[in-house]
Amino acid sequence: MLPPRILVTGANGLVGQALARAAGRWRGADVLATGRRPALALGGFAGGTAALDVTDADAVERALQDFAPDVVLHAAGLAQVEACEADREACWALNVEATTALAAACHRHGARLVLPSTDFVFDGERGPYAEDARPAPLTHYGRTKLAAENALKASRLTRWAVARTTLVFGAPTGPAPRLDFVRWLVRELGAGRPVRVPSDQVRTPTYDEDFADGVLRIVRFGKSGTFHVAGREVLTTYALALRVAEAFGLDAGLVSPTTTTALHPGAPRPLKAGLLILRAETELGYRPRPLDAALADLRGRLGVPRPSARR
Ligand SMILES: NC(=O)C1=CN([C@@H]2O[C@H](COP(=O)(O)OP(=O)(O)OC[C@H]3O[C@@H](n4cnc5c(N)ncnc54)[C@H](OP(=O)(O)O)[C@@H]3O)[C@@H](O)[C@H]2O)C=CC1
Ligand SMILES: Cc1cn([C@H]2C[C@H](O)[C@@H](COP(=O)(O)OP(=O)(O)O[C@H]3O[C@@H](C)C(=O)[C@@H](O)[C@H]3O)O2)c(=O)[nH]c1=O
Repeated sequence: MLPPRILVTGANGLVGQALARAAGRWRGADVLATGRRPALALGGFAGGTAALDVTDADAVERALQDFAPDVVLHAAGLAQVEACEADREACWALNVEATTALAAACHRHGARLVLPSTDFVFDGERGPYAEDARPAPLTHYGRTKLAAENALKASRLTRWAVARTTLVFGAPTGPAPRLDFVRWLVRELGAGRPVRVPSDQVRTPTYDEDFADGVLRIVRFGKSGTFHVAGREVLTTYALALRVAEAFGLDAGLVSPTTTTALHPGAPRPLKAGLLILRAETELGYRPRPLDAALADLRGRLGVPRPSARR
């Protein structure tokens, strides 16, 4: 396809930054990265930036009118599970209502819409999951993401995609809203602090750059529907913590196993979750890098020397 005009929402966040950077590398593409906080700190991004509150329907309409995107990558959302439980209305307004309105606006303006979603739409009884598994979210966060997916399906848009992912880690720049698991762990272990990590949560951790590559493949191939775009390795968060400690030369002895219930008394997590990526591999040629390669790449982005180089 011809290089498109791509508008990214939520481009200050972990996922939105990765999408904006990857879109910006598409030769000839015109990219507008928007965020609620106007000060976009997108290191190495050459496209345009603007403030856009996605809950402001007039502002969304103006943005689509003025920029006339071919594609909207909608990464604005509330992704903190406990915060969604604490303020259910705000979470619904952002994750569901704003997405529903954006889908209608994309239909009016002829834009394709891609929505990142999550394995938290599943109950974690029998993951990792394929795209056709039956959703049964355990949390308000999961319910809002499922409702947003359904809003796309029920909209008049014909060109839409849901890209489900899980446990994304990466190296966003600027004041990112929250630390992802890997960066949190690197910070804690780096400071010599002991951590407790659930050994009963199964995931397919996803490198931010790989997720962005998968999403842009959906766009390039003009695909619609639901795709699982995640890492390929299935492991517990505890096992992941040990791999992170090794990759960063940190003290794995500081990591001790705990249960999800002990760590998250207020909001359950799906236990046997994670996502199967066969559809993305076969239809998109998606090839996420092996976990250790992703962690090594992340180490480079964070400017942390190789463990062997420090001995
Ligand atoms: N991180 C993960 O592991 C996964 C994430 N996802 C999905 O990806 C999406 C992004 O998540 P992630 O990047 O991790 O979350 P972050 O919290 O890192 O980023 C979310 C972004 O949304 C922005 N935002 C919040 N409210 C508005 C608004 N009214 N208008 C415009 N922007 C707004 C925030 O802006 P500001 O910074 O300016 O406050 C923030 O930068 C979510 O929909 C989430 O469900 C799915 C699966 C896994
Ligand atoms: C803060 C903290 C986190 N953790 C672990 C638990 C958890 O598995 C992992 C990440 O914790 P979080 O609360 O950030 O993430 P969590 O909400 O569990 O993870 C999810 O994020 C949302 C957005 C999704 O959609 C999911 O796919 C998934 O990636 O870190 C600890 O083990 N100890 C801690 O003290």
